[in-house]
Amino acid sequence: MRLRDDGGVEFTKGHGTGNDFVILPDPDGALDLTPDLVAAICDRRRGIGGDGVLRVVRAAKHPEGVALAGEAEWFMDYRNSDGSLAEMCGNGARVFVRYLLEAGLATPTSGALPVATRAGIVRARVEGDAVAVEMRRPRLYGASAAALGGLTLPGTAVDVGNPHLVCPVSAGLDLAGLDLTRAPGYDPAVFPAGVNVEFTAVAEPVDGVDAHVLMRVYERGSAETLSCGTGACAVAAVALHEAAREVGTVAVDVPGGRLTVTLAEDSCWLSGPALLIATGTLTRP
Ligand SMILES: N[C@@H](CCC[C@H](N)C(=O)O)C(=O)O
Repeated sequence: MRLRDDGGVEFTKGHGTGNDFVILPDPDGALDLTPDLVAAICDRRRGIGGDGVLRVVRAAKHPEGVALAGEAEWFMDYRNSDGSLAEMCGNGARVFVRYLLEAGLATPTSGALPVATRAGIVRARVEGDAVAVEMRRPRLYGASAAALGGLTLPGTAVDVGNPHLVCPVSAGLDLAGLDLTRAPGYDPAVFPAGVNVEFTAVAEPVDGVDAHVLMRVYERGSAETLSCGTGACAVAAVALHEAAREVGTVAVDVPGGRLTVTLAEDSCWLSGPALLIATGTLTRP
């Protein structure tokens, strides 16, 4: 961890389609990143503000990364804004890779750059402002439902390394009008560790993709966000499944922009803009 003499902590702020993160370089895993500290950093009034924290640690120096140190130099230690841990963050991984490259901690290669996460290794490619990451293929594992403002919305449970519930909003309901200021209810028997809930609507066809979906999300540990990469992958998998397809490309429009998801037989590529916007020193965490 880089500390100033007065104990300040260097940070970088970045986002992927409006899903924003505070990036903390901590190569040797020296920072005691407690849930309270994460929540204070992510506080949008008293802290820097963010949907989550990305701690940049050498895989060899993190207890959850050390087993992957032979495959990737860096471990993405992702935390939600309430301080909780999550297994995976798709937009976070894209922003993490942008940071590694801009900080000179990794060099652009013609191949894909591996990053260790709690959900295993992801591989990234950079294409201008966009960063694409290859993650595990989402696994649809059953029906469930979300409760929202007196409504029950049926959905599909999807494992993308972290848990998701994808709920299409039926005709007559307005996606933009859903009140996501409060957490949707869910079945804890299906999601014992909580769940990220995506609400979706079919959008006008666009060229070059097999489906086009609108999505809003209420994230476990971070409330409503402008985008969720793993959520977009879950939504794409459900959209293709409903079209009786196993593979294909889906454009997922979130409040923060557009993500593109390509499902192949044994992989899932998530692509979209990933940008760094500021650096600074946190002096009073
Ligand atoms: N925004 C992320 C997902 C972050 C983790 C999620 N809130 C969870 O607790 O599983 C993404 O882009 O995937």
